[in-house]
Amino acid sequence: ELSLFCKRDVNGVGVLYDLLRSPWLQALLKVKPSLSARPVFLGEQCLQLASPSLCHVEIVENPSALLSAHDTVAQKDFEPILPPLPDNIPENEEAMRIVCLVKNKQPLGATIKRHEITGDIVVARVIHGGLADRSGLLYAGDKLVEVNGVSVEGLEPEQVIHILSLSQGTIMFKLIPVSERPVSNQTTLYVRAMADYWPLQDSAIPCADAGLPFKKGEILQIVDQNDVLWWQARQVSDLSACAGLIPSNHLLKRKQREFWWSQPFQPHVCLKSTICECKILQLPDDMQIDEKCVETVELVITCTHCLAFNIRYFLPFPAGFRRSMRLCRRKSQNSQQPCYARCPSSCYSVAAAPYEEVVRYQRHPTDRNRLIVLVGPSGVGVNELRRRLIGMNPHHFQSAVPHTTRAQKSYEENGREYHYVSKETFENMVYSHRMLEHGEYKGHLYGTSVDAVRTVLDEGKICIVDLEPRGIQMARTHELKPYIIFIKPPSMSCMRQSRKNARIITDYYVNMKFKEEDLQEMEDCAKKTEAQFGQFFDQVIVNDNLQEACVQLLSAVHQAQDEPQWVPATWICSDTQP
Ligand SMILES: Nc1ncnc2c1ncn2[C@@H]1O[C@H](COP(=O)(O)OP(=O)(O)OP(=O)(O)O)[C@@H](O)[C@H]1O
Repeated sequence: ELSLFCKRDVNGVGVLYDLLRSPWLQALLKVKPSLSARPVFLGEQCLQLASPSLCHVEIVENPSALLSAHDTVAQKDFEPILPPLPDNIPENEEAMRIVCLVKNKQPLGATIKRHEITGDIVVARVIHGGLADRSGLLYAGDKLVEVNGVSVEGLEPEQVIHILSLSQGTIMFKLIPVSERPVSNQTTLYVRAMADYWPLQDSAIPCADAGLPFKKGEILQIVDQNDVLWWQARQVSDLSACAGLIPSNHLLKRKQREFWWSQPFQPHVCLKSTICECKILQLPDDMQIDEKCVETVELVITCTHCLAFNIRYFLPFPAGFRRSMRLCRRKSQNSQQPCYARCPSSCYSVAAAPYEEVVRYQRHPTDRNRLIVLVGPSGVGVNELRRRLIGMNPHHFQSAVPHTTRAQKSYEENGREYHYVSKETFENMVYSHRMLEHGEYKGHLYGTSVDAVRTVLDEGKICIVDLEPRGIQMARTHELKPYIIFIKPPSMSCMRQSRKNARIITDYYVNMKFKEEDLQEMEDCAKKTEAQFGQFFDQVIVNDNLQEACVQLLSAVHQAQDEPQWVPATWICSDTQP
């Protein structure tokens, strides 16, 4: 594990943090006093765990060693009292092993199956960190002969499970050990789940109770990938827990695809997304725009047919106008049902990997600041928060100056309102993936470039941009290492209160109060955005009280720069930079 981190040049603090929290270190620290106080016999023939709670096992191979060990141990009183070994063990049962496990509230942590060829009941897998694993006595491939004195020959796995469920106290297995124990040469891997998973709803999982449910965005520690279909993992937020089964990368991808294709009407709708021509919604003709005396504001139009296209308009409006423009278009938008209303939430992620490998990263003080990306439904207060944050310390926080192909006006300065470039230059920037977002308005192109963000970062400042969720993918690069903050609306009742006096368009144009439908739209949009892009959010801030949200934003921005965070491994491994 450590060598893995070293190779990735991960900051030592993160490694130390993980190391100190690792369950095996905690366990070692716990048993150390007992180990120094009493001898533990560890040998090929006899293995007796002195731990009062677990188990004991004798391999009936060398009776004298067995007796000697037994005598020594028998002088001590251990709790709970384990049952005596059966005395009718035939001499030829050399490879037979008897394992007693003391049942507690925890599950046994092993699964069994019927061998496809021999029909024997065998241990299918031992769950990492579970009772059986900690005992070190059960291995995948061990053949069960008896459970609590009952022969399992001819029984179905379910019947064996039934016997186990009825047993109280200790469970005694008689088994034939697997001839070759699996050698685990796995390194621990950390991944971000890019999809939700509910084992209880998965009929294919070998044992639903052993499954680990997870939600997109959660960080998982993968401890076992021996099985091509079912991996074992733990939530990084609870590393002391025993691992659970999760579908492997390959399997989860297959499941996503199957689910996607099984949705009624959905395949043709989504297939369209790869071929459809974006139908750009036009601004209402009667909108009067005075381009003077206002700062730049982005107007975002997402194609209602295909979410793959995201057109962003940059208009010389005061901040806050973005929303008004959207409201004006609402009629035409509502007439077309958006793609995400008809697609399963996994629609977007169907082509993406279900797990993203991540590592703990902490920015070095001499490194460039991480890009801060704000995402949120229209009207939630993204612009307001950004404006306030920059206003707190304009020397430290800054937006990126957009590019445009429109002509420079007399009162404008190149590089202040916009970078004025030719259409050819702009298009070259788009083709060479140097635009985070771009769009067209009244025949002119507008866009935010990576160069503009880089300029802010190179000055040692923190660059704050707000992007439509579709733009997140473009920004997620090794160079920018964006920290994505989702600005979420509070509940409807809270919004009714907090937005009582808020205006969705500035005084300059229309001063409109939030209507009930505006709030509802905000809530719906937030839900959809979270469902579709939640896996990318590093932080979620609920914007109820503006002041509090602003404080939270400031703290999140500092956390992003100064505290260890999980980031995609490709951002750190220089040889695989995207
Ligand atoms: N927590 C809040 N309490 C009260 N009013 C708020 C709060 N947050 C934002 N507002 C107000 O709501 C209005 C819309 O906010 P803002 O313009 O920042 O939204 P936005 O998310 O940028 O939306 P759009 O993208 O459509 O511009 C503004 O008048 C703003 O002052």
